[in-house]
Amino acid sequence: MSYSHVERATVLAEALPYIQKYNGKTIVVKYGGNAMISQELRQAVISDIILLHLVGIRVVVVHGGGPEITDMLKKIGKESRFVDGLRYTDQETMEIVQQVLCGKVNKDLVAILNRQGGRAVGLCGMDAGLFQARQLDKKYGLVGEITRVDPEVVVDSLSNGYIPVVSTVAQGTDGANSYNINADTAAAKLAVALGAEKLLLLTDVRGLLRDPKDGSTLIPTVGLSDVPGLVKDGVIQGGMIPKVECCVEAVRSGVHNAVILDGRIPHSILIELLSDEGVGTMLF
Ligand SMILES: Nc1ncnc2c1ncn2[C@@H]1O[C@H](COP(=O)(O)OP(=O)(O)O)[C@@H](O)[C@H]1O
Ligand SMILES: CC(=O)N[C@@H](CCC(=O)OP(=O)(O)O)C(=O)O
Repeated sequence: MSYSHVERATVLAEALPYIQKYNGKTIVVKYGGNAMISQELRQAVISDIILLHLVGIRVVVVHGGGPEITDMLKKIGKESRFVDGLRYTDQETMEIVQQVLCGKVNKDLVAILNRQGGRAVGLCGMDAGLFQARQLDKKYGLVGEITRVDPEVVVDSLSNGYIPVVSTVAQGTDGANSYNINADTAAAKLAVALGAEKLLLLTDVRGLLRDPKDGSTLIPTVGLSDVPGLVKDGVIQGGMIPKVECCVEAVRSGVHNAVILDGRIPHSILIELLSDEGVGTMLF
């Protein structure tokens, strides 16, 4: 598909009011799943993040890495087990989670951002008490429930012109040193603590679908009061339940809106933030 000069200029001009709207505001991007594994999509996400940073948006990246943890566990002969969508985390699994999230995935993202001209700094939830947690429930092992967020290290990084890239291993405040936290949950908590304008959750579906098997049934906007009915009707189910719950909690606690976005669409972040066209499902 080729575009005329006028069409290209129109798209660029369309971005101006959005750049003005979000300039100086904080946007938290949760990045995980398929969009992180494919090299091409990763490239598009990274360049979007750098562009947002360069136009004066305070962008914070919170990353997942579930598939990478599962792969590493497989390499040491350990099968992954999920309870209510959360990884059952024994001591050995916790060590792998920490190595993969704080070591491999975090540093790879920082390196790619910096190679493309960004100024990224990698943090984990244990740095400067960013995420503090206690055991959520024995049935999940070393999965944490965040009890406190101290966002100062993230705020300082933003103020110094860095792009903070955060992995979701939390500091334990009870028996354990560290806890495994679901990345959507951690991103929502951080968005609230930062007083973020928006929370973007990148995933591997178009957004919330009326029929999960039919990508053309996207629900573009959902008000908080619509959520109980959508759960009751079985529209919000499976992996979408915790995701929507995170968005609801974030919006209830002051984040203006949360968007579940398709990370498989190249540049979905830019389309969502800087154009008249919304993609994904916005909860407000
Ligand atoms: N109504 C729905 N619309 C879209 N996806 C749904 C819906 N209900 C359940 N799902 C499931 O939720 C999944 C997304 O949640 P999850 O796998 O936890 O995402 P991620 O790994 O990106 O955090 C989708 O891949 C889909 O299988
Ligand atoms: C408790 C729990 O389940 N933690 C997740 C943390 C990573 C994550 O959430 O990654 P994605 O966003 O890519 O799924 C896990 O161990 O897989």
